[in-house]
Amino acid sequence: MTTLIEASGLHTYYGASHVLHGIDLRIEAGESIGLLGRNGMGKTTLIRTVMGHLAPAQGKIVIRGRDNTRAQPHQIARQGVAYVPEGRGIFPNLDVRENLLVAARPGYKGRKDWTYQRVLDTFPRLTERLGHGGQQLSGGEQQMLAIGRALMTNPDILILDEATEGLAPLIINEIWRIIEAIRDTGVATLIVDRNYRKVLTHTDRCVVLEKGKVVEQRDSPTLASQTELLTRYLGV
Ligand SMILES: Nc1ncnc2c1ncn2[C@@H]1O[C@H](COP(=O)(O)OP(=O)(O)OP(=O)(O)O)[C@@H](O)[C@H]1O
Repeated sequence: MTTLIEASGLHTYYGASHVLHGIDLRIEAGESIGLLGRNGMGKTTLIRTVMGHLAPAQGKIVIRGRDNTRAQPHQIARQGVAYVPEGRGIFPNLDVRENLLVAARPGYKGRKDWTYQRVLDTFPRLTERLGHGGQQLSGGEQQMLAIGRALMTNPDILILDEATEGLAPLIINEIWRIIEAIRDTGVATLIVDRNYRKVLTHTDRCVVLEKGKVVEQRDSPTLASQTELLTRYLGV
């Protein structure tokens, strides 16, 4: 396997508040990873550190063998790491088609797997809304558009933070179907979601954070059967 991202010994602060306490995270090409942990344990902070939105005080971030510890978010993105943050980030004044086309670019080493048509085929609901402005879409459609925009950058990994937050059950199922379809194409995924059962179902491996440290790391099917661990770390 080829290692896509290797973060080691990450320490991240917000001012004086020490949030990540020496985190190691390794993601192989094509692998699907879930990041679990109760609220405030550092999941979003870890993602934002890997993406270059927060600078770690200590530690290293290596992408495909190259040091990216001090890289800016756009430099990380150009290496095939696509991030769909909590709260989306689409252009409200552009329609669906424009939102997708404006995001289009080849991936790492010119990879062009995701055409406009292929993205639309993955999101039938967006196809029905092509001429609608971003602000006219429902929350679920906006989320789909945000994921579609990320795919238009031909990523090697898609990072999804709370992609189903606040959505209706039918739409949530549709988002999980899409995540699974993307996983099947060989794009790696890193997923944070409140529904830990869904995360365990749709990933190969899960990493559990507690107070900014990795406290467990197991194959998802194994972890799914460890109710005592899930109770201890997720309070379920
Ligand atoms: N911008 C910020 N400034 C200061 N502290 C922050 C900031 N963002 C997060 N924190 C704190 O950092 C800690 C980790 O937060 P983080 O958002 O990474 O957790 P999380 O595991 O993603 O949980 P959640 O699901 O609640 O977002 C929490 O104690 C939080 O209060």
